[in-house]
Amino acid sequence: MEEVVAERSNLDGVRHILLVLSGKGGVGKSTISTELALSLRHSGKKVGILDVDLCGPSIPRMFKVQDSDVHQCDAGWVPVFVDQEKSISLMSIGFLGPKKNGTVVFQCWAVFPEVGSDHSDGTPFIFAALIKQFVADVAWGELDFLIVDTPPGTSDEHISTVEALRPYKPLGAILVTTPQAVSVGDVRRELTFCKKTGLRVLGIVENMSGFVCPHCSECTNIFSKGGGEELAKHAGVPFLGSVPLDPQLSQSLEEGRDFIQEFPKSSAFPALTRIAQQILDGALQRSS
Ligand SMILES: Nc1ncnc2c1ncn2[C@@H]1O[C@H](COP(=O)(O)OP(=O)(O)OP(=O)(O)O)[C@@H](O)[C@H]1O
Repeated sequence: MEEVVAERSNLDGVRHILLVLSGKGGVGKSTISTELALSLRHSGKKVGILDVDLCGPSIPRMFKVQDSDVHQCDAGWVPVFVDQEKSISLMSIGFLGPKKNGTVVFQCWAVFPEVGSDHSDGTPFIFAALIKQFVADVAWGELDFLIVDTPPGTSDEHISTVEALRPYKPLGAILVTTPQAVSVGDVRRELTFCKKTGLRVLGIVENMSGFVCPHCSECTNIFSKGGGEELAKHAGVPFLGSVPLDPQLSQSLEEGRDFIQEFPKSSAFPALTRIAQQILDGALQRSS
């Protein structure tokens, strides 16, 4: 009798996949992805980040590996490791194109010729094909978590990403917002998107939520406060926490430093580590 061999995939060794989404740009998706990866590493986990922001990939810079090049092995693209222990690995469109003055001048069909150049005007087809290939072609090896940092909005890239990941049963999505109403309104659309695509909402994070004065510890709510928590309550999804505006956090990201290791007394530290703990607990529950 002919033996049936299961199709092997580069994601077979990945235990949990989660997506980080936001309705608006600049609310801190890549920040949350980065700090979540660092917190999970400090809990002894092996983590990968897949940066599918085709237009503005910022993950390489946040780990200060923006000048790294990726190469291919038999199984596909080898991700960039940020440490010798290989506990965090990254793949970003930012690594793939030719670099000019630090920015990526990127033509996707040059990197993935299989996708074809007929749709060079950026039609949905090319994004769908590119993302599918990007998800399938990275040799991640064994990972506890793969964090997928997405572009802002609920565009074709998002649908393509969710569709490409669906066979691997992602754990769910973290939705990031700032406290202002407009950003919270965008998250409402993200909630609808998750419902429509069958993606579980792991919870909402309210980022840039107040500023704690480093001198007197008083909290000023620069962009108001509590919108994310209220929305979570209203939608019946978990609220993962409020991360304050923290100059040490933005500086760490700017310099590619490990905020979780270096700034445990900083105002954003407790919220960021609590978010990671809730994700860990949720993943454990799902595994048991
Ligand atoms: N809590 C915070 N405290 C201080 N600075 C922050 C905080 N969150 C994010 N930032 C800063 O805000 C900027 C935007 O954050 P980030 O790049 O993570 O947003 P994004 O949602 O991923 O953006 P894009 O949609 O462009 O990908 C970054 O410079 C980051 O350092």
